[in-house]
Amino acid sequence: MKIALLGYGKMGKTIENLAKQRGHDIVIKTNKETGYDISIADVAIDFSVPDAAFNNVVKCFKNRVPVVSGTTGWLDNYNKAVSICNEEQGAFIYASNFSLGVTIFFELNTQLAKMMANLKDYNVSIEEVHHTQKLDAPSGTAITLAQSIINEHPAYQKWNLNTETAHSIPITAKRIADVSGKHTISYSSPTDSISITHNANNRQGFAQGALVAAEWLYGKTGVFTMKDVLKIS
Ligand SMILES: NC(=O)c1ccc[n+]([C@@H]2O[C@H](COP(=O)([O-])OP(=O)(O)OC[C@H]3O[C@@H](n4cnc5c(N)ncnc54)[C@H](O)[C@@H]3O)[C@@H](O)[C@H]2O)c1
Ligand SMILES: O=C(O)C1=N[C@H](C(=O)O)CCC1
Repeated sequence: MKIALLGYGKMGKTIENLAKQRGHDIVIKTNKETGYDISIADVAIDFSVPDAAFNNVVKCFKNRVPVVSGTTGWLDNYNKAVSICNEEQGAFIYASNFSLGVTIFFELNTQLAKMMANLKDYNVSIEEVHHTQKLDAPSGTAITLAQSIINEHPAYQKWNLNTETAHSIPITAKRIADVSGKHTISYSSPTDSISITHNANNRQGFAQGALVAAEWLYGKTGVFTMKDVLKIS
């Protein structure tokens, strides 16, 4: 496939290397909103910055270029992007975390929240740890995890960053040099605790998942998730 990399930072470069190994051509790599013709690409992969992602994906929809976006911190505009994608008959996959392991971890989190829903002695909390260059907090992954718990567990209605309030899931965000991404969900009672953790050893897993998604999306129309790509029901 001819791939456009919208965002050529840490992730763009990791995806470039892996894409070439998988036999793809990189026809655009950019750190800007303008100055290229997106229509020459078969598929676009956006790992840019929160302020740029919406415009980047909309440009792809309007040019009928399927687009995979992993940029976090712009989800206030996600529903608007979905509407434009559907109007323009575009193709779109967004994931706060493209790692195949995290896609499974998201399912474990949902199942665990269901099992804990009636156990009133346990309080849930989320911790995320990332490298010090990360622009957004909490991570997109932590927000996805929190939202799934809120959907399944009647005791929780919202999440809070670094503070504890009633009916809220406390998320702690830590920034430590060179950490690719670590997420832990803990349920603690006065007598014991249960935790599940996903740790990204490097950025390869995010790049692999984004490329698997891009390969799957090519030739399709519509809005999909990684559950569709990996056939998780
Ligand atoms: N979903 C996932 O699996 C996943 C994994 C890793 C990172 N991320 C997210 O992806 C994003 C990028 O991460 P990164 O580590 O590569 O960051 P980075 O800062 O290394 O790279 C982002 C790049 O985007 C460029 N950019 C700025 N404006 C742009 C525009 N208008 N169009 C295109 N590019 C533009 C910047 O110059 C920079 O080079 C972040 O939001 C991060 O949270 C998601
Ligand atoms: O490095 C980052 O930035 C990451 N961002 C995503 C998030 O916010 O959840 C995924 C993990 C890496």
